[in-house]
Amino acid sequence: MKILNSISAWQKWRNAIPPTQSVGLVPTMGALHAGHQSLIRRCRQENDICTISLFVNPTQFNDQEDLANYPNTFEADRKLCEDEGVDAIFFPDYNELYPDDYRYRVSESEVSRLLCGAHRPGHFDGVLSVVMKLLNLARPDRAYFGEKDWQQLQLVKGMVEAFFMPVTIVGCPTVRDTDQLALSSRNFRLSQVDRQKAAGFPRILSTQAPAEQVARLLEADGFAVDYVQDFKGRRCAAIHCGEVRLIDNLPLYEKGEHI
Ligand SMILES: Nc1ncnc2c1ncn2[C@@H]1O[C@H](COP(=O)(O)OP(=O)(O)OP(=O)(O)O)[C@@H](O)[C@H]1O
Ligand SMILES: CC(C)(CO)[C@@H](O)C(=O)[O-]
Ligand code: BAL
Repeated sequence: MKILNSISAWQKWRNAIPPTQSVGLVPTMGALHAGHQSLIRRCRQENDICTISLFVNPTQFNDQEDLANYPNTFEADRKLCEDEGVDAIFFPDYNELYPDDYRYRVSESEVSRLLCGAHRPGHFDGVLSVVMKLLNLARPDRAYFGEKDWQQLQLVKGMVEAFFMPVTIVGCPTVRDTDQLALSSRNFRLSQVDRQKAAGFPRILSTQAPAEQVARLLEADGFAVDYVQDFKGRRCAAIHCGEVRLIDNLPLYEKGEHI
């Protein structure tokens, strides 16, 4: 497995792959868990070459404390990738990936302003900009994203369509813990007490009731609610559990009931 931490090393490696070989990319911010592992496995199955990027992208963090506290587990990440048969890890640094210091950016003017976008100004400009860069550098046939970040998945699909980018975006189901909490790198930051309490989030979110009522139920359980909203066939929500912001979404029936 190659670990490539400069763009020139990455491009040299990428250019040596013959066009007959299909390439998959799993973009991540590291601190890998079984959710990422499921994306890697799908990528491994569907492509000749499986690549992953590990980059904590500062431009998508509206909250500097959140960025400073983002977990960094490079050694464990490297081992997980090796065990899963990843061919190459792309591990760039900010100055190389942003030679323009973010003067140029990708912006979406509707969906990016809703839900998480309403609470994290500029977040999706940062996400779309870095995903555009990573796709341009990795030139994958397929790129893999989790449904846990439903709004992100819709926006990335929209960008690829809008800019005629030659890549298929593959959405992968949310992997959950035994108590149904969606796995997330930020879960590592929950205290033991808050981790137990967090199980109430998916449980209450699956209540068959209007979104406003579900928001009130979450508040009654002690969560600070950013939003609970139905969007593109999903019930989406973001809450704060102690210091940690958590997101989740579930499919809706047409009548607004959960499957
Ligand atoms: N539980 C999960 N199931 C499926 N995919 C996931 C899961 N968690 C994250 N992913 C996907 O992995 C990719 C990389 O996500 P990222 O590195 O931000 O991890 P994360 O766990 O979502 O971290 P965060 O705490 O920042 O939300 C994204 O496409 C994301 O949707
Ligand atoms: C897609 C992504 C890697 C871009 O930084 C990030 O938003 C994530 O990990 O979901
Ligand atoms: N997985 C979403 C990345 C973020 O919260 O910034």
